[in-house]
Amino acid sequence: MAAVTLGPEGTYSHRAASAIADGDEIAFRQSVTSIVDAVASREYDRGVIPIENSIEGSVTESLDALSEYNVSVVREIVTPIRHALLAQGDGFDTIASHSQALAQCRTYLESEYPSATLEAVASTAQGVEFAREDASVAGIGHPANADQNNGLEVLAEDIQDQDSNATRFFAIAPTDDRSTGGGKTSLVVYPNANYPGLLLELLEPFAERDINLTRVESRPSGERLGDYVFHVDIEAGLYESRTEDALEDVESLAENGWVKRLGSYDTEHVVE
Ligand SMILES: O=C(O)C(=O)C[C@]1(C(=O)O)C=C[C@@H](O)C=C1
Repeated sequence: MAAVTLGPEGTYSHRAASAIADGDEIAFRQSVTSIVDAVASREYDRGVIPIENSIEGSVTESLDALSEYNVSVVREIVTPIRHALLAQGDGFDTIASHSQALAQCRTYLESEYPSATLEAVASTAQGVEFAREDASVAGIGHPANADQNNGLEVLAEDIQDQDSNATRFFAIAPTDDRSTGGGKTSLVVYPNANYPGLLLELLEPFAERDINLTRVESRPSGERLGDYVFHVDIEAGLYESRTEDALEDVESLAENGWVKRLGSYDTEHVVE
């Protein structure tokens, strides 16, 4: 099965993809949106994208791509994120990494390298690649990125602000592969309406059926200021009649907008 994820080789997304790829080949893209696009157009059977981090919160590009494109979510992978600082030596003045990784290490960077220039690049592995090419740059990424005789040293390990740092990834697939089985379901709801109590009304159908919400996130719809798309994760499968009943209620509340059932799945914890 052909899979695509955020590159170059050595990103955390690549590690999460390898954990579920069964040895299949993994291709790389430079942005989450292009991964979702490639899966929506069936160029690849599977994609792996970061969704949410325990320190920094949502990967907003991923949420927006899930509401814009038609794909399904078939697996959820949660993995610990332990960042290292990698460079050719200590003669660097710039630290390059993914914006999420820079933010996850904010306290360490402010205390150890207050005058370094922080440069947000497409991925952690991209920052490490820049460090390999240029002694004035250090990268933040997984320590294994220094393991390939590539002239990089691990200058510090475990530099994330919290030891419990973890990121949740989704494995996405074309819509035909959407599953109704699994303990969790992800939904995207665009009510295209705005009145007092709207969000309360949208969530009540779940509460009434004893369905636990594990996450609600609002993102701007892009249509007009103050207009939102809601990303809702529930602890129930689409195969359950209580989920079907709740979604019928939500769909009638969102009759001027739309409801996307991204799919049901189980959570896998990849410990490394
Ligand atoms: O840059 C990478 O290595 C990624 O896979 C992206 C990403 C993210 O977007 O959150 C994944 C895990 C970490 O939280 C840091 C960066």
